[in-house]
Amino acid sequence: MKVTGSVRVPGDKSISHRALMFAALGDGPSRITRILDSADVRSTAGVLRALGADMPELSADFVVTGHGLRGLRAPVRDLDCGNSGTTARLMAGVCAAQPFASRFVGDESLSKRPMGRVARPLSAMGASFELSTGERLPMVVHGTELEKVEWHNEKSSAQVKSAILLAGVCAGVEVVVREPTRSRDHTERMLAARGAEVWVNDDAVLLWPVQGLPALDVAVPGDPSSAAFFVALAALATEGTLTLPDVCLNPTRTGFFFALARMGVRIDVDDERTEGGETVGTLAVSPGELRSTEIAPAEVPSLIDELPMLACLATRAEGETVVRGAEELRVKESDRIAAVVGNLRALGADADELPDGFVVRGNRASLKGRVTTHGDHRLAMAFGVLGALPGNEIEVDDPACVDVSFPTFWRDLDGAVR
Ligand SMILES: O=C(O)C1=C[C@@H](OP(=O)(O)O)[C@@H](O)[C@H](O)C1
Ligand SMILES: C=C(OP(=O)(O)O)C(=O)O
Repeated sequence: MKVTGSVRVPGDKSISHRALMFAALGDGPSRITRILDSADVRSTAGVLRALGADMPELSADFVVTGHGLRGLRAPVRDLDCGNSGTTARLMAGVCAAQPFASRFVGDESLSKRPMGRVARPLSAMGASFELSTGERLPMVVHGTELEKVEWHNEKSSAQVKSAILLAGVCAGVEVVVREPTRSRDHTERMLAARGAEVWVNDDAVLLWPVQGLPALDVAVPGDPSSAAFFVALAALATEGTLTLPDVCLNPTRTGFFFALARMGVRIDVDDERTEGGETVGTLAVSPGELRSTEIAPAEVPSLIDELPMLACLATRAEGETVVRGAEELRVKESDRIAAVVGNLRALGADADELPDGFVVRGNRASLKGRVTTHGDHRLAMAFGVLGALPGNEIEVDDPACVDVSFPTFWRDLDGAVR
């Protein structure tokens, strides 16, 4: 298989959600360019709209006029977060600081995901929560005047950290969040860019009280988690080079690229620069002889969403690839440990579940069969890449679920393979 050309991956999903939230909470007009127009980001736009924000339809270049930290209104309908954990958890932080109650709902997958992780710290700040059985959605957040908090997160989670930071911002109180390993830090960077005083070190973030957020234009960089699928495609090829321009290379997001370099893939970075507080660059990826690797627990936050792709790639690597410390995968859009390993085994690969990860033994056997995605976009794309390899015959049961994060995925995949 030969890869060729250039794939411009869509805007970063984490930054897109946050760009909408910060614009809606800002003072005046913020211009947003290259936002990811996908189902998850549309969920955040819809929730903000239901809270009275001035939120136009998403497009490649548009303006959101914010009405400040006190500008939201009591919602007249449920806040529908669709499939998006980031929407539900970050907006819970915003709503915890509002003088009204909000009811959060989501699709079948999101309704199985744990919300106690945000309810606990936000309750410690003074908000109260009604959660459904098993700390799930539907969830009612009773907002109030919040108090400052110092919260120790047992597991690293950018969604929990960001919920607490957003609650602190909206309430104008100090917050400290500690976590074992630093999770993605886009919220901290976007706050600092708006003049907030945020102090960070390896395992803690301190936000001093803010009085308001100035409006700020955002140009959303390419999503490294979407780029990962094409980096993997190039890694699996036998010849060619694939170029991926303007990818966000924030160090809290680049774990997959480091893991692939260890596995023998050549990844060159060109035109590296800082844009809007984020490192951005062009990746040029060429195939290599793949060898296995081990992912240590401390690496997991930097490649959490890329682990389904890594598991698929490991079927073609010499040796045993082992991932530990990734039990969080069990509470994503699907149980990604059970779903990835179950599908790999059904296709004929050699893989086993671990309680907190998986083992894949590469043997380069041809993989054939139908993949059950459980509606999980990352599974559809990971197996889509594996299915592009000559000799493999893989059918994905729900190809349309990629709309959550990467609507043009299948077209881009077709265009990159010769
Ligand atoms: O904050 C974010 O934008 C995200 C954080 C991660 O989740 P956790 O915070 O649950 O680890 C990640 O898996 C998700 O896709 C997006
Ligand atoms: C886990 C993901 O997103 P979220 O938690 O926002 O649903 C993801 O995109 O892989």
